[in-house]
Amino acid sequence: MAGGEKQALSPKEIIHHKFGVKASYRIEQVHVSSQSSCLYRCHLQLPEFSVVSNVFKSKQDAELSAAELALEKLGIHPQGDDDDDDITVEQAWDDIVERIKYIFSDEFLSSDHHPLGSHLRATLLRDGERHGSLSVSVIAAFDAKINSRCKVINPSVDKDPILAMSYVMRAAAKLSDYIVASPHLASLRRKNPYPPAVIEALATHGESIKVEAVYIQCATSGEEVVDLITLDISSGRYYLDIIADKLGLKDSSQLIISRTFGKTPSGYECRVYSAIPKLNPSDKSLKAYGKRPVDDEEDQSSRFKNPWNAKASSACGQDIHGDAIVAALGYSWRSNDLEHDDVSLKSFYRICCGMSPNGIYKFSRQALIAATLPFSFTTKSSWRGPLPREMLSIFCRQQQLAEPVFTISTSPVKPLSETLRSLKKLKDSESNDGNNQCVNEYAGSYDSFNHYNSKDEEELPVLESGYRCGVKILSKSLQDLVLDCSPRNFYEKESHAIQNAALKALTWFGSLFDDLDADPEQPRCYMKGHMNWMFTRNIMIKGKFPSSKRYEEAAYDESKTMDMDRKPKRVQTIPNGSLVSISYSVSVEVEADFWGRSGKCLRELIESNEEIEFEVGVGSMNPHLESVVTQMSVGQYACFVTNMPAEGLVLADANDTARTRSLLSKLAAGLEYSVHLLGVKGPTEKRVESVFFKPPLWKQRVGYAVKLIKESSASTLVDFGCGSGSLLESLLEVPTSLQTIVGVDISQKALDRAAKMLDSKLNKGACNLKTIRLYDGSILEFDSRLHGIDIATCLEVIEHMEEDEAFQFGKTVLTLFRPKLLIVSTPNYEYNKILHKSSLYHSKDRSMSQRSKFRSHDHKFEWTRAQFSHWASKLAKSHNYNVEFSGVGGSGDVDPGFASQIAIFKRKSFTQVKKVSMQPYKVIWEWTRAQGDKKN
Ligand SMILES: C[S@@+](CC[C@H](N)C(=O)[O-])C[C@H]1O[C@@H](n2cnc3c(N)ncnc32)[C@H](O)[C@@H]1O
Ligand SMILES: [Mg+2]
Repeated sequence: MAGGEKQALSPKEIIHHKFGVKASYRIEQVHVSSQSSCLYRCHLQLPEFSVVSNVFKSKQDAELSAAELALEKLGIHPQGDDDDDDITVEQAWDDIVERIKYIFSDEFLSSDHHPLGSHLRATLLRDGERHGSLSVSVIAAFDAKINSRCKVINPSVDKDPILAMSYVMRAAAKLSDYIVASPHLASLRRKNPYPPAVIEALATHGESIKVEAVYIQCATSGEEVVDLITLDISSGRYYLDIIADKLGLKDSSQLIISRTFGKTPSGYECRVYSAIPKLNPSDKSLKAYGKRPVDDEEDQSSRFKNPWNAKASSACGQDIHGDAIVAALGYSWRSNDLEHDDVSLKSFYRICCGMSPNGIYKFSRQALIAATLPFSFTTKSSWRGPLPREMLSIFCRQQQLAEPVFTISTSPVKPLSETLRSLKKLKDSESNDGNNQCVNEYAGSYDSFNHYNSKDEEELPVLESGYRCGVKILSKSLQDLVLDCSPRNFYEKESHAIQNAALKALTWFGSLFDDLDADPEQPRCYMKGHMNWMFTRNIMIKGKFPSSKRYEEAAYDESKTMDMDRKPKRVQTIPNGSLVSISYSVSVEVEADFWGRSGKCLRELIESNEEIEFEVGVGSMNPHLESVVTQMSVGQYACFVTNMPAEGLVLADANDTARTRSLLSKLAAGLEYSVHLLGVKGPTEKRVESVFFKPPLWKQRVGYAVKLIKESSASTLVDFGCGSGSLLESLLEVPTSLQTIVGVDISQKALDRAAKMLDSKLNKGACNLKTIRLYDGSILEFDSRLHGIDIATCLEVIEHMEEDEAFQFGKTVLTLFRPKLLIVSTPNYEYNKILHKSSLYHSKDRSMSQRSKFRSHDHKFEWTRAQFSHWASKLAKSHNYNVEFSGVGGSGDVDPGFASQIAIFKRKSFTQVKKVSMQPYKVIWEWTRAQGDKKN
C-alpha cells in the first residue's frame, strides 16, 4: 500500500501502482559482437509515452532501468531511496518550498502527469473566493515529493496527516510573494491569476457520477456506526467539496485526507476523509496542529474537541477524529478523469479484517458478518487483529450465545464402522425411550460423529496426527445446540487447532448471514471444506438467534414475498448421475407443549437407514436429503431441519406406526434429518452414454450387434456379461435367424432384472426364438454347453475385469468356446477427453475427481485404440481368427476415434474339441417355446 510503508517501493512497483496493466515492458535482445553473452534492452510503454533503457546483461536490470527512466520523466522520485537518506532537514524544507512553487506554476497546470494537476484544474472551475484555492491536505496527500520531504523533517507524518499539512503551510509562508494562504484555514492559492488562455482551456467534467462510500459516524459514547452513503458527484463539481459537504463542512479545505490503506475488490485505493479536528486549546492556527504532544503516547483525544474515531483510525492507521468517510475515488496518473469505485460495507470490513497491512480492527458483529475472513489460521504473527477464538467469543456474547466449547482430541480417529454403530445406538436408544429425549442428550449422541474418519481421509494431504479441535456453540437461554463444527484437519499445535476451529465457525456464521435471503422453507445446511457442520435452523429461530433485524425478517417471513431471483446459494459438488450412498435418520421435532413437560424441545426417531444407494438427479431420493447430500463430501455428516415433511421416499409411510403417523400429523416444528455421506461413485455409465450420445451409446452398440446378427444367419447366440439384458431384449423385438439365445453374468441383481424384463416382453416380440436361458456364471470359466456357438457377444464387459482377466477371457473364448463370430466392445480411452469436458465429471469433491480418469468408477482399465487393436490382433492371430475393427459414437476416421471400440472376430476354421463336460454355469431362468414354459 502506498504512503504508509516505511519500506520504499521499487521503481517497477511504482510504475505498476500507477499504471497497472497499461504499463508494458518489452525486452529486446541485443547482440554485441565484442561480447559472447547476450545483452538486453527494455522498452517500457506507458499510456502517454515510452522509454527505452540502456543495454544490460540481465533482463531485470534492463527493466529496472526503464522503470527508473519513466519515473524520472514523470517527476517521481521513489520514496526512501538513497537520495532521501542524504537529505538534511534544511534541504527538505527547501525542497518543499520549491515544490509548492512548482505546483502553482503554469507549467505544472498544463502537465498531464500529476493527479494534483487535476485537483488544481477542478479548483479553478470554482467561482468566488475558492477559485483556484487548493487544500493543503490535498498537497500533502497527493504529492509524493512533498510527502517524502515531510518525512525527512519528522517521520511521524506517516501517522499524522495534520503534521504534514502544517509543514506545507509553513513552507508556503516562505512564498508570500507568490502564494496566498486563504482565509480558510488550510488552503493555498496563487497570488497572480493564471493566464486567461490556461483557464479557458479547462474543460468541465463530463457526466455525473454516483459512488458508494462508507460513512463512519463517531458516536459520543460507544462504538461508531458504520453505514453506506452515496456520493453524488454532479458534473463540474469538485469531488472533495462534495465529500466535505457530506461531512457537514464548508469545503474541501477543511478536510484531512488519509493515506491510501486498502483496495476495493476491483483494485481502487481507499482513503479516509475527515474534518480537521478542532483544537481544545485557544491556539487555532494550523501551526498548533504541528506541535505534537510531548509524550507521543498521550491521549490524542485530549488535544481535540472531536472524539477519536477508533474504526476510521484503525482502518487507515492514522489518527482520525470525528465522523469520517471511506471512499475509493480520485484523480490518477492515468487520466484527468475522476476514477472511482464503490466501497461496500463488505469491502470495508474486509480491509479492516487485516487484509490491509494496518487493518488492526476491533470487530463488531457487523464486521464479522460482512467481512471475508481468511480460509485458515497459520501463525499468530501473520494474523491481524483479534485472534479467531477471541472473535468468536465476542460474537457469541453479542448474539446471546453461550461461550464456545472447544473439544481437543489427539487420539486416532474412529473408523467408519464405529460411526455407523453410533448411529444405530442413537436409533436404538431413541426407539427404546423415544418420547423423552431432550435436545442435549440428542446433541450428545452426535459426539460420536465428531471424531470419525472417512474412507477417503488418506487421500487428503493433511497431517495424520497432531491436534484436532471441534467447537460447539449452544444458545444461552435454552442450551440448544446451534453449531457443531468439527474440522477434520490435524494441526501440530493445539492452539492452531483451536484457532482454526474458531475460524471455521466464524466463516460459517458469515455464510449464514450472507445467505439470509434464502428460502426459509429450504433445508439450510452449510458445509465448507472437509469438516462436519451441524446446524438446526429451527433451534436458531426458537433461540431468537441472532438479534439482527435482517435475520428476523428473513426467518419469520413466511409470506414468501421474498425476491425470488435471490436463490439460496447452493453449490452442488456431486454431479447428477452420480451414485451416492448415505446413512440417514429422520426425527420429528415435537413441540414442547405437545408433551407439556420440561419445556424443552423433544425429538422422536421416525426412520433410519444404515446404507442406501441412489442416483443423483433422477428424482429417486427425497429432495431435501438429495439437495443437502449433493453439497457434501465423502465422510461428512450433516444435520438439518425442514419445516415441512417431505413427501416421497423417506417418509413413505406404509410401515409407519400409528404413533409415528400421529406425530407426523401434529407436526409443528419440522423434521430433523441426520445424514452421513458414505461414498460417491459416478456418474453412472448409462447416464454418461445417454447425456452425450443420441441415441444413447449403449443403444448404438446393441444396434450395431443386432445388425451383424441379422446379417449372419446364425441360430445360436451367447451374450457374455449380458447385464440387465439390453441386447437380449432387442433380439426379442426383431426377426432374426436365431433360435437360442443365452445370457451369462455374475451379477445376481443384473440377472434378476434381465429375467424380469424377458418375462414381460416374451410374448410380445416378433422373434423366432425357441429357447432363452440366463446363466449365473463367470465368463472366465468355460461351460461346455456353449461350445461352438454361432455368435458370442461381449459388450462393455472386459473393462469391468482386471486387465489380466481380460486377456484370460480372450483366450478362453477363442480356445474353448470357439464361436463363429465374436463381437467385443470396450470404451476407447482416448475419447474420454471429450467426455471429461462435461460438467458431469466436474465434481468439487476431490475423492471423486481422483477416480474420474476412466469413464466409469467401475472400470478397472480402459484401452486406447492401439492397446485394443494389439490385444485383439494378437489374440486372433494365435487362435486362427480374422479380426476387423469398428465402433460406435463419433467417427472412426478422425481423432480420437469411436467412443466405443468394437472388434469383430471371425473364425477361420472349426475343429471340435474333445467333448469334456464342464458345466459350472447355473441356469437361473429359462424359457422354451415348445412348452411355453419358464422356470426361475
Ligand atoms: C457394463 S455391464 C454391460 C452389460 C451389457 N453387456 C450391456 O452392454 O448392457 C458389464 C457386465 O459385465 C458383468 N461381468 C463382469 N465380469 C464378469 C464375469 N467375470 N463374468 C460374467 N459377467 C461379468 C457385470 O456383472 C455386468 O453386468
Ligand atoms: Mg463399462
